[in-house]
Parts: sequence; structure tokens; C-alpha cells
Amino acid sequence: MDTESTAVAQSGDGTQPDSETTAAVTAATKNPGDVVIETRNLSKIYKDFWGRKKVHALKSLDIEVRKGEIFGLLGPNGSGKSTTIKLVLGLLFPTSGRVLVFDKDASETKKNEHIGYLPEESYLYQFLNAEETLDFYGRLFDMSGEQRKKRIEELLQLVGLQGARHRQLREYSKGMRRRVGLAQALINDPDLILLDEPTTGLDPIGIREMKDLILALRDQGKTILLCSHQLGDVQDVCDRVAILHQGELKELGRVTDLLKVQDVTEVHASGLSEDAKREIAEVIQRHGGDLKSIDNPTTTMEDLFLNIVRESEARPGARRVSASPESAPTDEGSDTESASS
Ligand SMILES: Nc1ncnc2c1ncn2[C@@H]1O[C@H](COP(=O)(O)OP(=O)(O)OP(=O)(O)O)[C@@H](O)[C@H]1O
Repeated sequence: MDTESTAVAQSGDGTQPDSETTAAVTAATKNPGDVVIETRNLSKIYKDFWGRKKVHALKSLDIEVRKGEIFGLLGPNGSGKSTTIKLVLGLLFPTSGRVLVFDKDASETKKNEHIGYLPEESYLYQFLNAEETLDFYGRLFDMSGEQRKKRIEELLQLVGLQGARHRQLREYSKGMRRRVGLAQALINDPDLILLDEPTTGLDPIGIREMKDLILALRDQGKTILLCSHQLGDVQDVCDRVAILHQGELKELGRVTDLLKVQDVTEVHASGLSEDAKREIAEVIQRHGGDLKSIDNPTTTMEDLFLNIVRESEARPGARRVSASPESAPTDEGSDTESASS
């Protein structure tokens, strides 16, 4: 980051920007056919071998996933996320309530032709290479040889595995396996994509690439339902989220709305002199505001890490010149001496 940027946070009027409100209203206005997944009063009770109630995994869940959005399903372990996905795929039947996918009951398995599913762990044949794996799944969808060839080319490029296409999957890193799993989930060019923990086991570069891929899929008009424990990832990519706990829906809404801190105003400006900053602080006080901070904003650890790796790739061997006094290279003793004297 080469430009100075100053963030001002101030409590007082709590005014919301108009554009955000407009966006929220627009997103809330839906047309028929806009809803891709709808659960109505959906409940699932797992029973034991004797038919006795064992676990109430989902309790009266009502959610809608709209066309072209990335919808996050969040919740701690055992909150019912995978159960919801299995109900959407028609792999489980509800105990009560309904799941509609593309306006059809989820038990109609034909609708799965338009769904791509990346499970938490992909069980792929380790002795096939990426090309053979995708070709195998293309055959399951009755794609012609020509269609498969074209689609495999597109997908290998999309997930960045062209260079490793002839290597057996057993030689792949976790990140590469996740990417071939995603390519497999996309072989049928699905309209709806279900992603269960898509960033599990990936390093920060792999996570960034996976998030960019998910955003690119949304830009192509796909609808995405994403389950994750990685709250930062969900915040980065999801348009709306549902938070489950012990099978119950606890929160549902647009990420920007849910995370907005009310009654605090944030202003970002660059190139301000110290005098200008002092003047701004005075204006805030004059208007009865409570100045919380006027400082340089921090970047994220993810951005810092990715910048360091990119710089290192561009200039191998060179140590990064850091803005942080902790890690700034010292001039053989002279600075140290004057600092301690
Ligand atoms: N086949 C099953 N038989 C009995 N109970 C089950 C079965 N599958 C899931 N459960 C229970 O249902 C509840 C919800 O499980 P589910 O797998 O849907 O949660 P989850 O949110 O996906 O969890 P995780 O984040 O750990 O994957 C849990 O209490 C779980 O133990």
C-alpha cells in the first residue's frame, strides 16, 4: 500500500449511506423464479434402528436462496448444515416441512443434473489424473466426447490445473485436490453449486484463489450455497448468511447489514496533513461527536501475507522493506546505538 489512508471513526448521528439502503431494498425485492432453494418449516429428526427419536438435527428451518447470490450457511459443529445440504440434494427426506429446489420438490433427483456439489471431502480415484477424472464424471452426465474435451479444457483453466493435468491425483497437494474436486463439481455446468467447507486444508494463497473462484462463479450467474466454519471467508464472499445453532435458525440477513456497526461514522481519506486531521477532530467535537480514533487503517493479515509471497516470487532472495519499526533492517549498529543512548 503506497498511499496514506486515514480512517476516522466517530459516534454520533448514526446516519446510513443511501446507496447501501438502496442496495438492500433492491436485493429484498424478488421476482418469481428468483428463488432457487426454499425450505419451508423444514425439520429433520434422525431416528435410531428401533425408530426412536435420536437427534433433532433441524427445527422448522425457513430460508430462501436467491438466484445469483452466494448464500452462507454458518453454524458450529452439529448445527445442521450438512443435513440441510443432504435434504437439498434429496439424499435425505424431511421429517416434516419441505425443500423446493428450482420450484420442484428436492426428492425429484432429476433436478440434481443442474446442481454441482463439492463435499467436505472429495473421494476421487487416486490413480487417475485430473483429465481422466473429469472425463469420467463427464461420461456420467452423458456428455459427448467433444463436449467433454471442451469442458475439461475450460475447467482445468478455471481451477489452474492445466500444468498438472497428467499427474495422478495421489501426487496432488491438498489445495490441488480441492481444486480438482471443484472442477468435478462443475463438470455439468450447474446453475446451483453447493460447497461444503470449500477452503478446508488450503493455505492462505489457496484460500484466496478459492474465494476468487467462488466470486467468479457468481459473476457468471451461478447460485452458490456455501457451508463454512471459516467466518472470515464467509464475510469475504457471501451476500447473505443464515446462522444455525442446534438445528435452529438464529440469524438471517445480508452480510453488510449484519456487520454494520450502528451509530458510528467511518470516513476514509488519503493525503491529509496533520493540521487537516486536527481540524477534522475539532469539527467532530464542535458537532457533539465523540472522536473514537483518527489513525491509519490496518490491512488484513491475509493481504499482508499474500503481498509478501507475491513480492518474494517477483524478487527471490530479497528481504522485504517493512513499514514496521520491529522488522525494519538496521544499519549495522549506528541506529541501535543512538536509540539506546
Ligand atoms: N446419520 C445420522 N444419524 C444420527 N444423527 C445424525 C446423523 N447425521 C447427523 N446427525 C446428527 O445431527 C446433528 C446435525 O448434524 P450435521 O452433520 O447436519 O451438522 P453440521 O452443522 O454439518 O456439523 P459439522 O460442522 O460438524 O459438519 C448432529 O447432532 C449430528 O450428530
